[in-house]
Amino acid sequence: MTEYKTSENKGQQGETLLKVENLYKSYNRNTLVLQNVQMALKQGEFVSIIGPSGAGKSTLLRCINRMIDPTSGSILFDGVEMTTLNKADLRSQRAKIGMVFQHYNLVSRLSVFENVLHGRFGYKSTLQGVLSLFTEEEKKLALEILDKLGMKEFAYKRCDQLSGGQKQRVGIARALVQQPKLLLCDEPIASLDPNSSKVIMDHLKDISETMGITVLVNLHQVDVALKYSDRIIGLNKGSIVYEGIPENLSNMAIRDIYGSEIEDLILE
Ligand SMILES: Nc1ncnc2c1ncn2[C@@H]1O[C@H](COP(=O)(O)OP(=O)(O)OP(=O)(O)O)[C@@H](O)[C@H]1O
Repeated sequence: MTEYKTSENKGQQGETLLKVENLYKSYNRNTLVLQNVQMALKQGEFVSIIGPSGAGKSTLLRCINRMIDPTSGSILFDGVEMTTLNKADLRSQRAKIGMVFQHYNLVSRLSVFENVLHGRFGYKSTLQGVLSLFTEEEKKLALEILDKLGMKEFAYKRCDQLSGGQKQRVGIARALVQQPKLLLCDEPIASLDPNSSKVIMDHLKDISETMGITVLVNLHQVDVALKYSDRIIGLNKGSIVYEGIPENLSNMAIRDIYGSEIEDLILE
């Protein structure tokens, strides 16, 4: 495992947490889904990735925690090169990266509380995991996080009795109980109505601002990216074609990002 961290550059607000360089991904030999992606995220930053369907947004997010293996390139996260980690080191490094999914990925028949505690699995031995052995501190942490997200009163409800917005708050709580440094959110509001979407985006913004956790969100909605992001990254056919603050995202830049799909965007 390659270690780059020093005592000086770790744990300080605003330091680089993630650095992606020369990242390429192809699922088959003919097509490159990501091409020469370069990006860096600071601690506590809120960054959105926008782009048309098929641009490679999900692939990029999933390469960062190696749910998908990149074809080549470097992903330096919290001082550690992710691309060359063995299974055990990858597991402990992944514990520091929470993931939030469009379809929540909860176990429907289990309670909210149990689903949230599943976020601790990355810190457990297989046996502890199988037996669902959680400490009192872990249970307290889970309840505190549910409280922060306005979900404490639902702790003992089964997840299949919740609305979409409530399920997504459970998904966020499960990611937060990992005590992550980075949250990867793959279309977290794509299945939600506007009111629930606002609740979720407000929570994600609050998490970056008050907990200092870096948040990287894939979004379809440009207006949402403009409202919440410190920085926006625009992806088109696997390449970054825009990177900058929301104020600088011109109509021309939006055309570069969405290309021939611009009409769909305006109609939305
Ligand atoms: N497992 C896979 N095997 C082969 N091709 C894949 C696989 N996953 C994604 N792709 C292809 O990679 C390209 C990028 O897909 P990806 O899901 O990363 O894009 P996206 O920008 O997230 O799209 P969307 O907004 O529709 O979710 C698409 O052409 C897709 O068909």
